[in-house]
Amino acid sequence: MILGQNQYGKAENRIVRITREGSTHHIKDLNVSVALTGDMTDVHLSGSNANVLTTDTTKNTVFAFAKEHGIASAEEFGILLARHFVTGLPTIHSARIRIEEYAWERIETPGPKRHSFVREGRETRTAQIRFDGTAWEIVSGLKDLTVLNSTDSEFTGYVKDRYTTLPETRDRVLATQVHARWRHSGDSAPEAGWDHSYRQAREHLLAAFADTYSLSLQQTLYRMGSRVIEKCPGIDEIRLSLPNRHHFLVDLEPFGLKNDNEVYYAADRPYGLIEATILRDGAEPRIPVDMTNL
Ligand SMILES: O=c1[nH]c(=O)c2[nH]c(=O)[nH]c2[nH]1
Repeated sequence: MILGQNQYGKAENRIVRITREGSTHHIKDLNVSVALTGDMTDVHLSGSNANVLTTDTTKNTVFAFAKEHGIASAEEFGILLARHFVTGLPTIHSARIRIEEYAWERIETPGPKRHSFVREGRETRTAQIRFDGTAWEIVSGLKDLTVLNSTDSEFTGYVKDRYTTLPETRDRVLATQVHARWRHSGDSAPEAGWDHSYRQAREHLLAAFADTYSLSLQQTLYRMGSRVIEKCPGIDEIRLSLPNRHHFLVDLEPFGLKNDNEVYYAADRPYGLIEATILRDGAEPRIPVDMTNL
C-alpha cells in the first residue's frame, strides 16, 4: 500500500483587516484557505508529527501577516503566504492559498464620517401578496443586505452574572445582514411605483445604519425601522431580523504584535440574533414574527 496525494492546512480563515486614515476607513474582507504539501509520510504512517507545521499555526500566520504586511490585494497576500510556508520549512514543499474576497462599497453619507459599508453583490428583494377576494396585504422586503460599521459602535452596561465573560467595549465593529419586511398601508402601487418605494426603504435602512452611533444592535435596529416608518408614509409596519455578525479582535500578542483594532476574526456562528417590529401609531402588527418563511 502507498500513501497517495495528500495535503493539509486551515481552511476558511475569515479575516477582516481595517485600515484607518483618520475618519476614512478601508476594509479588506477575505476568506483564506491554506493547503500545504511536503514530507508528510511519517505523520500518516507512523504518527510522528515532527514535520508538521500545525494548521493552527497556518491560521495564526494568516492573521499575523495581515497585521505585519497589510492586504494590498488577494493575490499579493496569497503570494506572501505561499512564499513564507514553502521557503520557511524544508519539510513543506508546496502551498496552495485560496482566497475569496468579499467587496464592500462605502455608504456615502453627508459629513466627514467614512466608516460605513455595504457589501457588494446585491441583496435579494422579496415580496408577498395576499388577497382573499376583498382585502389585499402587500409586504415588501429584502434579505442578505450585508452592512458594516468599522467604528461608532459600543456595547457596555449589560447584565453580568456568573456566566458572563464578554468584555465591555467602547469601539467595536458592528456588522449585520439585514433581513427586513415591510407592510404597505395601501393595496395599490405607491404613486412613484413599487421599484421607487423599494429603493427608498433600502436607502433609509442604510442611511440609518450609517448615521447611528450604536449603543447596541437593538438600538440600531430601532433607528433603522423607525426611519423607514417616518420617511415612507405608505409603510405602516416593518419587521427587522439582524444577525450580529461578530468580529473578534485577534490576539496578536503571542507574536509580539500589537492589534490596534486592525485585524479581526469574522465569526460565522453562533451569532446574536436581534429581531423586532416597528409600527406606525395605531397600526396593527400583521407581519408574522417568524420571518424565515416568506
Ligand atoms: O448589540 C448587542 N446586543 C446584544 O444583546 C448583545 N449580546 C452580546 O453578547 N453582544 C451584543 N451586542
